[in-house]
Formats: sequence, C-alpha cells, structure tokens
Amino acid sequence: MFKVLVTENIHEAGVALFSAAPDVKLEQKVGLSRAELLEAVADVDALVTRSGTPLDGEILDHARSLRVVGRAGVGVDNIDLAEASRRGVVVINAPTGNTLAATEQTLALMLALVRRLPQAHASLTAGQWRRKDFMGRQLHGKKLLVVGLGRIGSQVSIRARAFGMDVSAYDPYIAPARAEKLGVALLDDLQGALSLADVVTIHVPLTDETRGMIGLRELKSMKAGAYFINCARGGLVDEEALAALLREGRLAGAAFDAFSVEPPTADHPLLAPDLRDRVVLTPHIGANTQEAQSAVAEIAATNVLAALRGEPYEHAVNLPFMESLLTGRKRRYLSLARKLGILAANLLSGAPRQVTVTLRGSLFSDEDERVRFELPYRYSPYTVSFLKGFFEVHQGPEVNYMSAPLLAEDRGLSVDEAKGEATTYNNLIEVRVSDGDGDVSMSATVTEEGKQRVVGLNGYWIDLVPEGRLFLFSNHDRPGVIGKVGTMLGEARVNIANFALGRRNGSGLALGALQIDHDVPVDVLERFRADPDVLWAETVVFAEGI
Ligand SMILES: NC(=O)C1=CN([C@@H]2O[C@H](COP(=O)(O)OP(=O)(O)OC[C@H]3O[C@@H](n4cnc5c(N)ncnc54)[C@H](O)[C@@H]3O)[C@@H](O)[C@H]2O)C=CC1
Ligand SMILES: O=C(O)CCC(=O)C(=O)O
Repeated sequence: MFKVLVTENIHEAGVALFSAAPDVKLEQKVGLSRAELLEAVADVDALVTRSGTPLDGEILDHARSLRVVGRAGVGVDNIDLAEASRRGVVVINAPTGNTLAATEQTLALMLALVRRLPQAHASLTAGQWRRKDFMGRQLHGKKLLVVGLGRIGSQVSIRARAFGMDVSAYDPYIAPARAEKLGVALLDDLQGALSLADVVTIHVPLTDETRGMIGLRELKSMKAGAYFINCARGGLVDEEALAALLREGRLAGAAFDAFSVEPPTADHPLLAPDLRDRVVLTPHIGANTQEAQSAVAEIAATNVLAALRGEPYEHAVNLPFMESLLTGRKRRYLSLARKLGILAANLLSGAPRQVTVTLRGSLFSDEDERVRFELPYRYSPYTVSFLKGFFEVHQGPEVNYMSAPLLAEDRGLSVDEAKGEATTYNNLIEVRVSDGDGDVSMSATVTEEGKQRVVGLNGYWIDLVPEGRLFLFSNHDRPGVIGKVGTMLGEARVNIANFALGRRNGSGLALGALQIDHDVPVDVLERFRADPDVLWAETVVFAEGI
C-alpha cells in the first residue's frame, strides 16, 4: 500500500485517481503548519503539492519513505530539487496543464492594465461615473517583449500578435527557428530588448540564474511610459525598484500575479496606497481555471501513481534521463558505464579530481537521450551512470542517477564530456579519471552479441568481461609471474574462471585481469602485493544485476 499525502487543494480529477487506486492510502491535509507538515510526511511514499508547500531539506529529512513528489503545476521553485535528488526522490510536475490558463491571465492583466479596468470598476461600484478619468492605451501597434519564450511565452505571443502587437522575445535557450515560426523577433540582448518595448511580460522559471534578473538596471532600461507584467514568479523582479519607478512616473504601470513573498505583507512595495492607480494585482491565480486545475491534478496524479508502481511516467524534473526510454543496446552501455565507474573507484588511489567521458560511435550521436536535469548537470546518461558506479563503491548503493552528478559537484570533481568517431569498435566508451597524482583510463564496448567487454585499461589492450569478481594486477613483464598468481590462488582455493593479459610493447610491464569464483583472502592479497614483481593488485566485485 502506498501512502500518498496531498498538502494543498488539488482538483477532484486528481483526488479521484488516488481514491480509486486499490494500492493507495490517500490523506489530504491542507493548511498544515510547518510542525504539522514535518510530522505528516514521516511515513508517506508520495507527496502531492501546488506552489504553497515549501519542501526543503529538513522536511525531506523527515520524509524517510518518500519516493515521489508530484507538483500539480509547473514551477518547482518551492521544492529543493538538489536535496530531493540527493535522497533519490523523484520530482514530477504537470507542465502542460495550466499553460493556457496562465496565458489568458497574462492577457487579462495586460488589458486590465492598459485600460485600468480594476480602477474603473472600483470607481463605478463606489457610485462614481468618471468616464474621462479612465483614458487608456490600445495594444494594437504596440511593441511587446516576452522574456522567456517557452510554453506560456509562446501562447502569449500568438495572442498578442492577434491583437496587432509587434512581438519580440528574449530567451537565450530556444532555437531561433521556434521564434521565427511564431512570428516573433528573437533578441539577444536583454537591456536592448527592454529599451524597445511598450509592454514587457516575463515567463521564465525561478532558478538560481533567473532570480533577480529584472533589477533596477533592467527596469531603468525600459522605455519611459512602458508597462511590466509578471505572471510567472516573485523573485524574478526587484519589486522595490519597480515601485520606485512607478512612483516617479517613469513606468506607466505594472501587473503582478506572483510575489516574492506570498501572500505579500501589508508593507509590500506594490501595495503602497499611492500606487493603486498604476497597478493591477492578483493573488497568484494564473492557473486557477477549472480546466487547468483539472488537467494539472490529473497529470500529476497519473504520473505519481505510475512512478510509485514502477511503471513508465512523464515529467520528472530531476531525473537526468529515463532509463526505460533507452533502447536495449543503450541500456547495455549504460550498465557498462556504471561498471567502469566501479572499476575506476577501485583502481584510483586518491580522491578524484577530473573525469572525462568520451562517447565514440553512431549509437551516441542521436538526440533521444536529451538530458532534462536542471543546469548545471546536463550530462549524458552514460556519464551519469559512470558517476553512479564510481560513487557507489565508497558511498553505498543509495547513490542514484539523481544524486551522482550532485556528489561530483559536492566533491569538486570536474566532469568533461566529449564525442568522437569510432575506430576499431563500432561504439566505444572511453573514460579517464585522475586524482591529481595519477590516473586510470579505460575503454569498453558491447559486442554484436550484446556482451560487455573492457578492451583497454591504463593503456593496455585487454579483453576483460566486467562481471562477478575480478582480480587485477600490474607486474614487471618477467617469466614466472603468472605461475605465482596461479599458485597463490590455488593455495587459497580460489578458482579462476577467465584470464586476460595485456602487454605494452617496450614498457617492460604487463597487466593481468582474472575472473575468479571466490574472494581472495586479505592476507593472500597482501602477500601478492609485497612480491617484488608486482606493482599493484586489486579485487573488484560487480554486484549481480548491474
Ligand atoms: N502565475 C501562475 O499561476 C503560473 C506561473 N507559472 C510560471 O511560469 C513559468 C513559465 O512556465 P512555462 O512557460 O510553462 O515554462 P517553460 O519551461 O515552457 O518556459 C520557460 C522559458 O524560459 C526560458 N528561460 C530560462 N531561463 C531564462 C533566462 N535567463 N532568460 C530568458 N529566458 C529564460 C526557457 O528557455 C524557456 O523557454 C513557470 O516556471 C512558472 O514559474 C506557470 C504556470 C502558472
Ligand atoms: O499551482 C499553483 O498554485 C499555481 C500555479 C503555478 O504557479 C505554476 O504552475 O507554476
């Protein structure tokens, strides 16, 4: 039975899916204090939230059984993604469900702002009839700047163009072709773009990069008499600076649906009584339509249930890739990369400083492995899998695909990736990892029959099956060493299943790799290491099922 806790009001469409699930025990507790939330999360498998439940490290610490967080909406800035990832908690959002609701709210705010509808309404309902006081501006022919041309920004652009607006956008992360298709001019300089627009609307997520991206400098770059709309997130815009520019009359008006503190306190700069004529403010209701709420709740519930049940699901925001979407062949390489990580962690003597993963061959050239993890962890699945294997040797099996890139970051391990042409093998993964003093290099492939092979180790060509228990050593290439290995293992009653040797011509050194059926006793290993012909020796164990 999965215990699912819903901490906010989500639409009945989502609640019904949980209630109907025979394997779910549903609890809905809305408006919990922090102390109550800490207690309530203790034994839940999944949490479902909207934007009002902050999920930070402390709460995640209390949620010991938590595996999935479902966010019935888009923005996940209320969830500490890194902390969730470190604990192996998958965060799933519902990015498509409320796009049109937020779009329509933006247009509603824009119209309300330029025609001063809330002020006119308030005046009329107060018994006044002041037609000449409510002289507005028309949108037709005006320049609109859309900051963030994603789902909502695109839909806003389409509608603004239908109003006869001249639309441009600032979004360094989208393809120019996309803007072109929308009939939107893509500008690459934010300050310059701001200076041209009559109306600016922002639709970016709140991230470390975007926090405060519209500060005093940016607001001052805006055209005199322009309008600013924020139907995205508080924290993107310096509200204090905006209020000051509105007060000076430099900007004509601002409409906000989201605030840096929600609900905003009475002394919030945009709530100042002298600005009431110039602002339109709504209490974060951009996604509040029946249709959007029903859609996001259903999307979130469906995917949370699938994730709990181990079935394929969509919209995980902190998973570097979906293993189930990779082909069988790619999954063989994924597991091979993890084994290279295990091998490297056993062979490297110091703390890792730098790793380079090079993928060679056509298997790695397509784009279906697009990494969706938050910046700066946009690594290929194979790099992530290598890191997982590497860290699990010393950190234990709880290291997962989400936490592995974070562990690299935490430990100051610099990760580089490269792609290249294949040569001897159709596809090949090469890894070099260094600890500052020395390094370990490996290359590995999967044969046509699907067999994994390590074909290069520290510059030696070798043919090593990375399975079960391995005994690896490097030695002076002199007669008698192989005999000593056989005698030593025989005396310790360790059976040899496979024996691979590599030589580097002219080096006078050789490398041996044996597959063995049992562990080598520690004293036997130490005696072998002490042999003057032996440079180093290690045993490596690959758990079954990797
Ligand atoms: N007021 C409300 O109730 C709602 C607010 N939102 C907010 O709107 C945001 C946008 O939602 P979607 O359009 O669905 O997201 P999206 O992910 O489709 O679009 C975001 C766009 O911002 C761009 N971007 C990221 N960093 C940028 C930067 N530094 N400068 C310029 N562009 C940048 C991205 O490239 C992307 O194209 C959400 O993250 C959420 O915070 C979403 C739904 C409802
Ligand atoms: O879910 C909410 O409470 C608001 C919607 C929103 O801001 C979002 O989806 O990012």
